[in-house]
Amino acid sequence: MASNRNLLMLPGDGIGPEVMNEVRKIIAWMGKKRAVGFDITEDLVGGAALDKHDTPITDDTMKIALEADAVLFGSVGGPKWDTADFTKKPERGLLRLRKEMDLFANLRPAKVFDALVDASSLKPEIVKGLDIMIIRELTSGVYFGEPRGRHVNAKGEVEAFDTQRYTAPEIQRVCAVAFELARKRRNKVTSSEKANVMHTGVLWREEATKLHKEKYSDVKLDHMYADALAMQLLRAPNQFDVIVTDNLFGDILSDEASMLTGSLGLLPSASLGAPDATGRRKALYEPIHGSAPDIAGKGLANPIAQTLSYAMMLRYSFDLGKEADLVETAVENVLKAGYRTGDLLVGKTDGTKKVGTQEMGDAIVKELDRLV
Ligand SMILES: NC(=O)c1ccc[n+]([C@@H]2O[C@H](COP(=O)([O-])OP(=O)(O)OC[C@H]3O[C@@H](n4cnc5c(N)ncnc54)[C@H](O)[C@@H]3O)[C@@H](O)[C@H]2O)c1
Ligand SMILES: CC(C)[C@H](C(=O)O)[C@@H](O)C(=O)O
Ligand SMILES: [Mg+2]
Repeated sequence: MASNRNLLMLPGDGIGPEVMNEVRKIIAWMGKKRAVGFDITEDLVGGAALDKHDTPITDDTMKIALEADAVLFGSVGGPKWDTADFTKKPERGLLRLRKEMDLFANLRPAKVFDALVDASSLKPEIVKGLDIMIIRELTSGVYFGEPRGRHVNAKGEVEAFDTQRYTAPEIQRVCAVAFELARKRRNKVTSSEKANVMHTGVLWREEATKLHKEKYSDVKLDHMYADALAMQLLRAPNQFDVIVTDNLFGDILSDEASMLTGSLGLLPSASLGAPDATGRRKALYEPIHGSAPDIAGKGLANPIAQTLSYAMMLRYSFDLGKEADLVETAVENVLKAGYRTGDLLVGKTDGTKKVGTQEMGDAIVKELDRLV
């Protein structure tokens, strides 16, 4: 269907193409039943691009990504490319997209569906009703700081080094996203770093505090060291609303948060740039999980994280909140009805129905049909 919504779809490697196929079914449904169409370009990224083009992302693909209204990304990487030259690793394709699209704000919501309280690694009374938003800085910090590399040092030892680096504006712009979002939620931001041991942590705390005082004093702001936050996430996760943190801590804390919800296979994300003069932001949507080589090709992957990433795209890039709600409700209802991919078959499983990737995708589409 012709539309003015340009979407670049990058399924990637491992389970990426498998879970993306389930989203295609929902896209087709949206076109037919809600007249929501996209002009879709599909391309290679990660190991798939490396195999064909000897690079994890080509300049041509980058150009399409920079011009697209949104990028829907699957996952990259896998053992086949573990020994690839560092600059050509599949993951570099994703990092280049984030950096060149300037997607500095990575929104990683973690919600516990009522139907899944027993699938969590924690006791139901600790996770019930959980709804937190981790905002991860995505284009700076130790992922991109210079110098980095390896050499033989003066003692003749092999030495590797990365640099954690942040500028004040980089910290302020991601904290501003956190404060803005908190105002639409429960009005609380927890900023996390290690100001007790890192210069970047000290600057992070200063800038978050300064911005809060200047523009967001109506929002409650706390500071918590990242190690303590990792502990508090397991002890009493419901104390949090919005968490804002750096690139590396955000990566780790969001994987940890996924287990509060039951599975890494459930968590979506939105990576957003700054709005331009017309209010349009560059954006990429992807699950927080990877290519899951241990289950790839077996039809076992949970397509929910990819599906909810698509829902975030509808909401944040296309202002289609009603359609996003529909997709989220359909997911919630199939879980309520007992559908479970293997990753969710923990805790109490009576009354549940074990399904594969495609059956889960079909169940979501069927539920969408029932809802409208
Ligand atoms: N955004 C990305 O593309 C991304 C994110 C994380 C890891 N990776 C890459 O993926 C590869 C594998 O990394 P890893 O094993 O550390 O992390 P992973 O997220 O791929 O898998 C971790 C565990 O979670 C399970 N899992 C993940 N997604 C699932 C889903 N949708 N349904 C059911 N189970 C799921 C896997 O089976 C595995 O046991 C590496 O090359 C890594 O760099 C890519
Ligand atoms: C694949 C890798 C580059 C990526 C990261 O470390 O950011 C992943 O773990 C993620 O969480 O998106
Ligand atoms: Mg990660």
